[in-house]
Amino acid sequence: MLKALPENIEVNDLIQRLDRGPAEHKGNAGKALLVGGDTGMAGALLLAGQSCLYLGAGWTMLQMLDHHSAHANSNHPELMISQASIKSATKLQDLKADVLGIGPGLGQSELAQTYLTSILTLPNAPVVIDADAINLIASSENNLLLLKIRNQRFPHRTILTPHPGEAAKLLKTDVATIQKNRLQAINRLVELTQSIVVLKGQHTLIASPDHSPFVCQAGNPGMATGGMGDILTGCIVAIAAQGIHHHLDLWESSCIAVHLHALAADQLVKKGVGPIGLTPSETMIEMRSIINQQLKQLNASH
Ligand SMILES: NC(=O)C1=CN([C@@H]2O[C@H](COP(=O)(O)OP(=O)(O)OC[C@H]3O[C@@H](n4cnc5c(N)ncnc54)[C@H](O)[C@@H]3O)[C@@H](O)[C@H]2O)[C@@H](O)CC1
Ligand SMILES: Nc1ncnc2c1ncn2[C@@H]1O[C@H](COP(=O)(O)OP(=O)(O)O)[C@@H](O)[C@H]1O
Repeated sequence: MLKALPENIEVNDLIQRLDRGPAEHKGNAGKALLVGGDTGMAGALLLAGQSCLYLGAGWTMLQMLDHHSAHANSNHPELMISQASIKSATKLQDLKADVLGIGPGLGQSELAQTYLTSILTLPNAPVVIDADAINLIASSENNLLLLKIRNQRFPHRTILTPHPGEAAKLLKTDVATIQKNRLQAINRLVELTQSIVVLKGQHTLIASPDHSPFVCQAGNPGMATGGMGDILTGCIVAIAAQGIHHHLDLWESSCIAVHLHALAADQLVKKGVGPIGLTPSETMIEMRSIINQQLKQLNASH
């Protein structure tokens, strides 16, 4: 039977682990690296980066493929943005990122492929794979093999977040088939990739080789706008980065992020911000409010 995403109380138990001790420093909140943002899609990487920042990562570094946009962002000078290059792609290990995310606006260029290969072969660190990085895996048996090898060597440390279009490409089928039986689709995606998988869309599903599928009942059609998935990627990366020192694994971090993302959109709709015109930028700020309110309430009740 399909389980609901851990009820509020269980997600709250997980969120509580993010509570900060008085002497914590940015090292405890983790170093995040996000890669993407090719020409015309720099915004996707910026949204993922901002979400990562608002959800609490200690450092958020972006490697941007579009060289016109690869510079400090005056609205968010906290983001450490550098230009993506073959040289940087092959030296990613030097950055010592705690968690990596690849895909938002990545495109499918040779440089994009070099980054994907580099990230898939990086030891240890949790990795979130989204958007065009999923498309690159769907179109190459070799990438799929690298993903499986990574999962054999470092189990539970890779997550894929396909929307139904990307899921259809991975499973070599069409969107209608995915949507007709989403449960079967996520089970096949887990089997194919041996990864944690978040199958997005109405009633997002999350499953892994060790967890049967959970369904997220929250969320609404106000979320059907470009960039909404990019902020989920940034949120998973941020929570997983904090999770390194706060005892949350990638599965737990993903459950928190999926829940917060959908709940934030629902709360905004209740306030009249959406469904029409709800933006990812507003949603990430609401996600930040929810996480801080929940921590405050949990602390008050102890
Ligand atoms: N601000 C930006 O720069 C943005 C850039 N983006 C980037 O644009 C690239 C292309 O990604 P897109 O996802 O926009 O386009 P795609 O062409 O990859 O996927 C869109 C298609 O997937 C299917 N689909 C998606 N969600 C569905 C759902 N819930 N139910 C049923 N079918 C669904 C539909 O067939 C839809 O037409 C990616 O690299 C992405 O990161 C997007 O993230 C949007 C924002
Ligand atoms: N009708 C809906 N009900 C619930 N959630 C939705 C709905 N439409 C979209 N979403 C959510 O919004 C997000 C959209 O992600 P995605 O399609 O990857 O966007 P993008 O690539 O533009 O950033 C996903 O988390 C998805 O679950």
